[in-house]
Amino acid sequence: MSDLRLEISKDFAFDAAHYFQFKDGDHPFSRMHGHSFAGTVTLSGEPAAESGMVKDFWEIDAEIAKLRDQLDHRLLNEVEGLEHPSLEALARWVFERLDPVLPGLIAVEIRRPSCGEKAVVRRG
Ligand SMILES: Nc1nc2c(c(=O)[nH]1)N=C([C@H](O)[C@H](O)COP(=O)(O)OP(=O)(O)OP(=O)(O)O)CN2
Ligand SMILES: [Zn+2]
Repeated sequence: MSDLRLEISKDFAFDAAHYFQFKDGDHPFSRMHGHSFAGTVTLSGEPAAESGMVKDFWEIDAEIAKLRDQLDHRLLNEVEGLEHPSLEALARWVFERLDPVLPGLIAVEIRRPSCGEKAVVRRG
């Protein structure tokens, strides 16, 4: 049993606008536009004896909700730390903010389901 690792994941979603300044002139990416984003937060650990849970999903959801509030229906370029709001930057931004408050955090994935694109930040 000792070589088995237990992981739990919680999904979330938000809608937001962004633009990229690195593209020239009238490039579609340089114009403000919106996406529906999805994310997954993954923790690893041993279930506590008294609850059988690695971490109560409600507690994970409460931490995600605080960040979601800073992203949902926002212009991401205006969010501190997201001046270049790629999927890569979003995944790192979420990981860095959840890491201090969610012990056992091992990965944050941010996806754009409409086009099958994603970025993952993983510990290690
Ligand atoms: N490595 C990355 N490449 C690109 C990113 C990124 O975050 N990381 N982002 C973009 C832009 O956001 C671009 O707007 C994505 O466009 P596209 O893939 O064409 O997706 P849609 O506009 O079709 O998405 P919908 O949400 O379906 O409208 C480009 N590259
Ligand atoms: Zn975009």
